[in-house]
Amino acid sequence: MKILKVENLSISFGGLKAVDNLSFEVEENSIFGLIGPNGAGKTTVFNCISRFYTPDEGRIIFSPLTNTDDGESRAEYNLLDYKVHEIIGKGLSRTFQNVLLVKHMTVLENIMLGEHSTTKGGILSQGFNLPIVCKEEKRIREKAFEIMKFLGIDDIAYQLAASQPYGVQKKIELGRALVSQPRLIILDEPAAGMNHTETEELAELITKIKNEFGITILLVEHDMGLVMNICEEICVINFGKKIAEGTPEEIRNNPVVQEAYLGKGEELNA
Ligand SMILES: Nc1ncnc2c1ncn2[C@@H]1O[C@H](COP(=O)(O)OP(=O)(O)OP(=O)(O)O)[C@@H](O)[C@H]1O
Repeated sequence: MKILKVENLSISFGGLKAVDNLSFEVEENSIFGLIGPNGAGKTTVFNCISRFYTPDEGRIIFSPLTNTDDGESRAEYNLLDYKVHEIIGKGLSRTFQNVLLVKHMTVLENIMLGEHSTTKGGILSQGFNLPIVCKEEKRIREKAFEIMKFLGIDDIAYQLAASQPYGVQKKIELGRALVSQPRLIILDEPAAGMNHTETEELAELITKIKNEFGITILLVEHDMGLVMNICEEICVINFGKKIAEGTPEEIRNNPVVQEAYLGKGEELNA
């Protein structure tokens, strides 16, 4: 079952076609990698999926399982029909290339922020602290603690996010993406700025998120060791176009992919 279908996506900035008629499909409960040399268009694709950008052409179909009164059913959303703040409520969350935390808030508060955009209480009920808000707040707090425990950062819940080392701040950002209980998480260069040991720990964590929460992962990453190690399927783009798709082994041995990386003076094999 495909949880995400990107169909004939194109977007230009001025005269530059950053993404050019790109299509790929992501299998549910898998780790899918989108790779390509510098400036290939990867972040632009992510920004279209998470609706920071509106593409000129194409469709993005998201088909998550959703909870209903009768159990679970499968929804189908054309993401282009929704605004950026509506996307989380549909079961899709993301992290960013650069850590974006509210530095003067605690670790707990930062993680809880990830769920506040989907809360049920409106502005008036929040202002008056109505019971629905208190109940909702308690639920989010409990969920945040569960996530922090999973990430091994529950012992620093009440410390300021700003005072944490970089690797921990990355985990807090991951926690914020997890707390809304998404079906799909898109991770934009999660290993950027990490050392080898931190990257290995991250690889384990991402695989654990998939296995324990049943969440599908879509990953953009420069660290080829991480990509080849954890992704089941990889799509390679260059100049906004797909140049290859396959398993890590197929991608590693693909001469077109090797040439694209060498042409930009980058390393494919880690
Ligand atoms: N908002 C924008 N306005 C103008 N040009 C943009 C914008 N966003 C991206 N671009 C251009 O589109 C192209 C693709 O950029 P993008 O950041 O998506 O590449 P990338 O594959 O993520 O690169 P990197 O690996 O270096 O992060 C680049 O040439 C970039 O300069």
